[in-house]
Amino acid sequence: NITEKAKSYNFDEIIDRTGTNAMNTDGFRQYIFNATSEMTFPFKDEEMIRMWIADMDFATPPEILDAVKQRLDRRIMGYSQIFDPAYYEAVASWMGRYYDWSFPKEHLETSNGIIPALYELVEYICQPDEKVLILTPSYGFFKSAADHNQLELVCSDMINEQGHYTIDFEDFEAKARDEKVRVCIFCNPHNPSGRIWSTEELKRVGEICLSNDVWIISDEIHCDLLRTGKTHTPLAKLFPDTDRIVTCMSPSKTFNMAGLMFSNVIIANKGLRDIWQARHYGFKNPLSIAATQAAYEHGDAWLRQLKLYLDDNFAYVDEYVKQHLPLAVFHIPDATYLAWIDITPYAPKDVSLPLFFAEQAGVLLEDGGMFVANGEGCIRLNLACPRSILKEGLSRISRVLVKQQEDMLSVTV
Ligand SMILES: Cc1ncc(COP(=O)(O)O)c(C/N=C2\CONC2=O)c1O
Repeated sequence: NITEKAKSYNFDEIIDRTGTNAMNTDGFRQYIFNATSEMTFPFKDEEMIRMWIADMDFATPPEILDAVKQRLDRRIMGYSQIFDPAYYEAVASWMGRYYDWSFPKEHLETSNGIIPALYELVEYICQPDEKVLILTPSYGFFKSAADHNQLELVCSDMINEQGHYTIDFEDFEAKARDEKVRVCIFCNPHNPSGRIWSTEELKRVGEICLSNDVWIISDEIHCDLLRTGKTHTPLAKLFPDTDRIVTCMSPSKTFNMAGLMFSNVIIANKGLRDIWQARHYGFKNPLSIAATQAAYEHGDAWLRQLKLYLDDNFAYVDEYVKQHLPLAVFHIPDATYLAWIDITPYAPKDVSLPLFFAEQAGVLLEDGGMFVANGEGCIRLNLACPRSILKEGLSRISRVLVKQQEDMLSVTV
């Protein structure tokens, strides 16, 4: 419509993030390579194509930035919590419009991010001798949530059939039957595969866990970032009669505001909610409250255009990989802005792929080794960037992989 067209957003804009304390530009040495700032590469930092950490190189929507500015204009940044009912109303409206899902206001808690929420929830749910179940490959912080609480991690490897990931339900159920397994951290949609779980798969996960007295933390942070035409079903929506599912959602991934450290944690179980309220540090950043509420109240138009831009980025990657890396395995994922590509036929053996691409191609990316297990030979590319950057990144990646393959063939001839 006219309003939306007048508000067309510029996803092609290249925005300088240097000097902003961004992990994306300044944190990669420690996070990817466990190295100090002295670690050097043939490429300058500003020459690196950054496709690693999952935040976007797009400007946070102006509607959100305006809300933060309006809060700043009130000029006092004192201790804050959520008192205004408009916050819950904004969240509830979003969940109703996008997921036809609702939950009582008293179930809604907030956290300074989903990672800290995972650490806390695992601690509050599990006894010291109990275990945490996850599907692998997995977002690394699911493992950290167990490690942080000195709890045993149990991994159920997903089945990978030519890049199509499914849950090995026989294995998953066998592990859920372990009486010491107390919680499953479930990723819905899944990082890094980008799978949206079908209703049938969601029901099986829920039934297996709930029938074996296993709580579920359903991490749904990627749920707004769907390919056009795809839909998301909150796990808890399928199990209205249980209070053993905790849902974690946030606009931080959707609207590129992870730095504002604010997420929603929907805790149906009164006992767990009481522990959370007693133990969780309750004060909130007033700018984060304003931004998050604005995201849910005014983010629709930007999100619609972002999804179309990401659709096009994924289409470009799909075509490029087919043409330049025909032996790689890649499928456009149902959700997320992350491309998970099996490059086994091209990849150098027995080397760190992130180090290989950083040194040889000047590309920062993450590989299967950073996703706990079951990700061998895969790399993950963040596609939430201007297309010009994406094109340069893919060109550099394919150039070094094709050369790598030629070198391997010349040695074997
Ligand atoms: C499944 C999942 N849960 C939680 C988080 C982080 O939540 P926060 O604490 O920011 O609210 C991420 C971010 N994923 C990232 C961040 O960088 N690389 C990734 O794959 C994620 O993918």
